[in-house]
Amino acid sequence: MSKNLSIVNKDLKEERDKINFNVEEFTNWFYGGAEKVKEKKYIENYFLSDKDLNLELDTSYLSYKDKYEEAVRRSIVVYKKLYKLHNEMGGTHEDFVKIMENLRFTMGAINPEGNPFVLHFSMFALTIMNMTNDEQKAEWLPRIFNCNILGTYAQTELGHGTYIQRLETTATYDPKTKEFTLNSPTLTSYKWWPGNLGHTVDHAIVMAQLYSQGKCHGIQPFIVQLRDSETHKPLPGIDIGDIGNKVGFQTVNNGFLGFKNVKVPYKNMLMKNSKLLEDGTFIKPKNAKLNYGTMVIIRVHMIIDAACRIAKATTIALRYSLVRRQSPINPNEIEPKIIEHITQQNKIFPGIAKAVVFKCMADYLTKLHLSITQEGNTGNLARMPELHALSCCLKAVCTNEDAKTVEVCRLSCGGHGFLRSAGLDDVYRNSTAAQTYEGENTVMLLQAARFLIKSFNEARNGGSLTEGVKYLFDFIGRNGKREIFDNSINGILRAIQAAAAGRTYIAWKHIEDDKRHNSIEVATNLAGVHLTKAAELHGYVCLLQVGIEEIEKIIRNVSPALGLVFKNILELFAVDLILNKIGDVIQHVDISNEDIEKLEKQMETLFKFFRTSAIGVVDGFDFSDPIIDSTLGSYDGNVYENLINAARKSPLNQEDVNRTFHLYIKPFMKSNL
Ligand SMILES: CC/C=C\C/C=C\C/C=C\C/C=C\C/C=C\C/C=C\CCCCC(=O)SCCNC(=O)CCNC(=O)[C@H](O)C(C)(C)COP(=O)(O)OP(=O)(O)OC[C@H]1O[C@@H](n2cnc3c(N)ncnc32)[C@H](O)[C@@H]1OP(=O)(O)O
Ligand SMILES: Cc1cc2nc3c(=O)[nH]c(=O)nc-3n(C[C@H](O)[C@H](O)[C@H](O)COP(=O)(O)OP(=O)(O)OC[C@H]3O[C@@H](n4cnc5c(N)ncnc54)[C@H](O)[C@@H]3O)c2cc1C
Repeated sequence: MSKNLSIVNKDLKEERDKINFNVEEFTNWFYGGAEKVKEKKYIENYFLSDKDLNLELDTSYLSYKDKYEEAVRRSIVVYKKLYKLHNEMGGTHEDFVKIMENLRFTMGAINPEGNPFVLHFSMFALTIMNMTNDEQKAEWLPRIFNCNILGTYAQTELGHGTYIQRLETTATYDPKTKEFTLNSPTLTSYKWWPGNLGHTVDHAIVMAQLYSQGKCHGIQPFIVQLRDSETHKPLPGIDIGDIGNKVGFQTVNNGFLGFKNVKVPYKNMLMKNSKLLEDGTFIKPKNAKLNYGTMVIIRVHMIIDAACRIAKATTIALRYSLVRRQSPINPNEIEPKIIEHITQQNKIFPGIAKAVVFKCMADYLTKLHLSITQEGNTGNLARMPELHALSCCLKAVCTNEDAKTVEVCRLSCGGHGFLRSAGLDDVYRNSTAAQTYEGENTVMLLQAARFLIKSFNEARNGGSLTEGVKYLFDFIGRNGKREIFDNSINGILRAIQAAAAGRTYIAWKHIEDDKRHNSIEVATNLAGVHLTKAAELHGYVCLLQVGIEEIEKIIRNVSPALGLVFKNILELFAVDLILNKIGDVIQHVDISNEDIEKLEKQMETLFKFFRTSAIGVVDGFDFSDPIIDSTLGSYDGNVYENLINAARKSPLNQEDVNRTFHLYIKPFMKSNL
């Protein structure tokens, strides 16, 4: 997609003239190569240039119902084009995934408040791809790919989202009729939240407690038709609708769903993992948690989403900070660009570094997921718990950081940041939603902490540890002595590792002490705050460790000028991290006041260097104007023109006197009270 052709603001142009590395080279890294960037630009342009989308219409001013209807209309325009492009590209599965990946942000520009089909193209399709036997794949996948049926993933209920073992929807098998009967025995058993469920889809993967031969066999996935294929009316026994207005995701069409004696054929239980014989005999899977597989995949995907949201928010905040002038630093000088205020750099530069490090982590975790899935396909499930713990931990740490950083970016834009046209509100709403969906973040951290405590016990007993937690051995080996701090990047990593291990030890000790008077479960609950802190620190260890490894590789493969920028980014991430976690570090590391002052000075030096590269890096994220969709963050930096133009489009400004004046205001003013 070409940049905006209007004249670039002179302050922004002056900044770009000073960039001392090749921005395109950075972009090629961010998207995985020049070919991928070309593909991305082509796909973006292919969709966004379509006049039928009517992107001129600002949907934020529409009613709830109109927003949904427009989102459905636009999505259909997109998906029709998607299939056309897919055929043109050759029609392979890889082509499809390629388009889907590139569509992720394009779709955000088309439907800023969410996509009413996202669950069909993610959790629904992925569950059918990964949890079915061959016959089921043959039956369902063509219909899903052709969109002859549309589906969602219905797991969460009114009463339970986190503790899925206690979901209440029942699926009772009758070997005589070879059918399951689905029921929602209580109000709290109603499905609640599934995206696209309210009025869009006609099928769902329903997670329900399987009853057979008089026994409950735990939650299992079923594919269930909800609406008639012709009329779209709910089928008999199905009570379904939209859950109403939310903080965000307004056009995702999250829904509710109740069942009353709904019959589902035998072949509709997904049978790759657990199996039910036709006579009703249940055969356990190798690992009961295999049914949680789709959640793991999405958690892995959520890291790159967090990186991209931060990249988008920092692009807006930085471009604005390079054209906005306010408050002279020296009283007699002209007002500087607000980026010259060091506090502004402190708000934005670490965020840019996070986007880069999270992207490194997303690449690492995607590869790890692939390799562990391949092992799983050969029957080796040994590394599933490690992947589960890591994906939970990073999903939580990255989306928490994401929401925090996006909010700081909004604040860094002052009053204008509060305008919808600044483009930060939808990013923030999506960030904060991600803190809850696919596992509430505290709960995710506690899952990771379980793995840490297990590993800590293993380390104490001289057992073996997976690579990512080997630092626990160092802590145990120090035998109560503190890690000595050294001010290098690896020194910072060791300090964060010592803090994570130390906090794990505190949590472990807390549990051990409490176990004397309580059950292990109660003792673990009492240690909860320490456990979440330990898991969070562990997440930062992983990010820094992977950041160091990946960025060292990158530096070896890029030009020296870009290499210096990456080195600067890595140090920014590391120093910002240790300064933010200094309380935890002090507890477990021999670090002096002078060391801390040195780190603070180092941060200032890093800011100074990054000051000239920052605009190149955010331009290198390569968000085109329609995707940035921001009056403050457009490529040309003409923020004041953009702001007034956006304000003029307010529906209230389409007439010079609003009817409320004659109806209410004037009579009120004339009434003398
Ligand atoms: C046509 C289209 C074609 C193609 C499409 C192609 C490409 C698309 C690709 C990608 C799409 C990408 C992105 C889409 C992005 C976004 C999607 C948009 C919106 C998403 C909407 C969000 C949807 C949801 O929210 S769905 C609901 C999610 N719900 C949750 O997350 C619930 C959270 N709770 C839990 O996960 C579990 O309850 C729990 C893990 C917390 C606890 O489980 P349980 O009670 O059973 O366990 P415990 O008894 O406590 O035991 C814990 C032990 O179990 C181990 N464990 C748990 N889970 C796993 C696992 N998954 N694997 C391995 N082991 C696991 C754990 O380790 C403990 O072990 P221990 O030894 O006992 O300690
Ligand atoms: C925007 C959005 C989209 C969603 N899309 C879908 C979807 O498509 N399909 C679907 O099935 N679901 C979906 N969900 C549901 C989502 O997955 C759940 O809301 C989420 O897993 C949290 O569960 P909960 O709502 O039951 O929260 P709760 O578990 O009730 O959490 C409430 C509080 O209790 C705390 N808590 C709960 N358990 C523990 C514990 N063991 N230890 C410590 N603290 C605990 C939590 O930390 C939290 O502070 C969506 C949710 C949202 C917000």
